[in-house]
Amino acid sequence: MSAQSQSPAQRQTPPSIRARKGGEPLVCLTAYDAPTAALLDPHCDLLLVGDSLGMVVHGLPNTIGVTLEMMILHGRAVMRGSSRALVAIDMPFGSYEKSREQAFENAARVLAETGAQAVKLESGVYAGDTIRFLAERGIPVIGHVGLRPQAALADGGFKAKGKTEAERARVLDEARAADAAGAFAIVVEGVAQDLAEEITDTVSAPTIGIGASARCDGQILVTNDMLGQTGRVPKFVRKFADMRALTEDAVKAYAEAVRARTFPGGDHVYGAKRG
Ligand SMILES: Nc1nc(=O)c2c([nH]1)NC[C@@H]1CN(c3ccc(C(=O)N[C@@H](CCC(=O)O)C(=O)O)cc3)CN21
Ligand SMILES: CC(C)C(=O)C(=O)O
Ligand SMILES: [Mg+2]
Repeated sequence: MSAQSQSPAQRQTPPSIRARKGGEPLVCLTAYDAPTAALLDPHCDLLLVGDSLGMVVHGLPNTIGVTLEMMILHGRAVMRGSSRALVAIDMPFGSYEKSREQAFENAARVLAETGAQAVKLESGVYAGDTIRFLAERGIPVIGHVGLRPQAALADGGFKAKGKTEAERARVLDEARAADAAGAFAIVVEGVAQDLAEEITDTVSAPTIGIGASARCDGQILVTNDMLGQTGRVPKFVRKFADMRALTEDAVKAYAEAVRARTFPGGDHVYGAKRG
């Protein structure tokens, strides 16, 4: 192949992600904007445009008020900023639960309007039907079981799952349903290690854990949490940086410099044309 006809490195695909079951851990993070996506893209297998953007970017108290339009706008930005990772987009609350036809129409719109490779939906056992309907019609789907943030109203908050035997069995059923329906990966959130292990060993799709121990086929975190940009974070977050402190220090230094008239200095001013 000549240099001119070489296309840029291909993105990860649903099959390339699925093939990682039991192999090298899948590295996944959330992204909501183009410049951040560009920084994450070289290091990640999958970028998720999570509906957590409602809380992290838009200041909502939970993910219930997130709309399809918000997901599409941020999804387009993340696609522009990335070139290697698979980009998956969360289906927001209310956009897929009513019927499999509703789910198909909205998921098809998300993929067509963003160019992303896949959608993710929070999948109770009932959603097996929906996932199969989409997967059979060419829409790659990621399931999401265990702690399902869109169920926070019903659950009375963000509660870890699988603490009772009945709940353990239900989460395992959710994972089995998504797997049997053809999900090419399954996010497992907020469950103890032994349950994560059982799910990972039971399903054929790779599991992507968040607050679900290292016994998953990959990991994901909300990027702003692991960068230390958010305030209170869930117990399962490790802060790999302290961006709040860095930002506070920078803003304080800027405010002081403006008040002291040391910024802008000579280097930051345009020269006037004279005579
Ligand atoms: N910034 C951010 N990070 C996230 O991980 C995240 C969001 N937003 N928004 C959507 C959901 C909500 N998530 C959350 C939010 C809070 C907890 C939390 O505080 N959990 C308690 C345990 C609660 C219990 O089991 O009773 C904890 O201490 O971790 C967990 C998941 C995960 N997702
Ligand atoms: C944390 C991940 C799994 C998510 O669903 C989100 O960011 O919305
Ligand atoms: Mg989500």
